[in-house]
Amino acid sequence: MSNKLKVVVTRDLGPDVMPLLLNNKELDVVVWPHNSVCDRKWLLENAAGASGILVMLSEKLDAELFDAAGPSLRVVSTMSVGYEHADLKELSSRGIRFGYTPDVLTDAVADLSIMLALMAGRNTKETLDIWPNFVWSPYVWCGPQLSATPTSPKRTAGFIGFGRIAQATLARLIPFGFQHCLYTANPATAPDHAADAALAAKYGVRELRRVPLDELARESDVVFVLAPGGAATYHIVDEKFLRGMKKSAVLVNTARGTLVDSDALAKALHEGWLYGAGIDVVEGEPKVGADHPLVKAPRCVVLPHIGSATTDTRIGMATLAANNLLGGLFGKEMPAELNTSR
Ligand SMILES: O=CC(=O)O
Repeated sequence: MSNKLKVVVTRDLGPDVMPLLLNNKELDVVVWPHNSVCDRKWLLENAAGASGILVMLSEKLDAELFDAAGPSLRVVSTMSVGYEHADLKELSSRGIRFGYTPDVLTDAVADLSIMLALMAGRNTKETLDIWPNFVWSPYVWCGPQLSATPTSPKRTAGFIGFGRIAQATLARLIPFGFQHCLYTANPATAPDHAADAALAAKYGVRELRRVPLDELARESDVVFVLAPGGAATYHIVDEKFLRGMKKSAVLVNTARGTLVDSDALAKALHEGWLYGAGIDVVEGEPKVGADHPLVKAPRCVVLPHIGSATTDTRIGMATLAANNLLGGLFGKEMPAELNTSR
């Protein structure tokens, strides 16, 4: 029997990253051989006897998988910053270390959040396909302007969740004239006014405040959904929230589809409760067909979860995921280990 440590990887991580694993003589690396979501049955069969598993967001990390791997399993590494697909209690109780990929994707997702805010307000969905049958007229396809204007100088950004990506998005909004920032945070944590004042000074905005959800809906010109998924945030953007938004506002979701009630948002866009939406994540993805209510909704730009999809960022995420796996396998520091016992 081989002394090598078996690791299972659910996607080929490409020529920049796979050598980190494949060239390691102490490892026996098994890779899902297709460019598609890893088949669950294949994963359960191949996990048997594995010391490490490297997965994507699409793989459920639960007791069934850990049982299939058996007591050899030391580390699970996900190539994602989100970890809703992982049962943290199971990982913790079994002493399995867990790595994820924060920070490396912050800028890419913040960039895309701004892109979607612009696209949603500027009728991109409707105008992209219209050429050459386009008849210009002074007020056709006019939407709200993201940047401040002489008639609308006060721009307020609302953030549902105010972590790394939200703050990087705020930094990008400052040159657009945003001087007011409202955010909501996990109700289990107490407001920290001193921290808010420090952040307001850091970003150079006049106002930065934690507010209740209804105030955020009412006051924001653009709302960015950037909180983690899971039960606590499920459909946090619901009919009530959407009815409370400004008619000229846009909603951007680059976090998780489960935070937004898709049917309510489609209804809101059809009935004009808000102006537009830019959506990178949809509940139920990747099974989102052309008939999905948001794909059919007016002024709704829907992207297939490409927030972190720049070459540099994806290589950064894959490298971090591979290094997390190696750290956990050999009992060393993992560059980004999540404390699963919190
Ligand atoms: O959604 C992307 C991620 O969690 O990395």
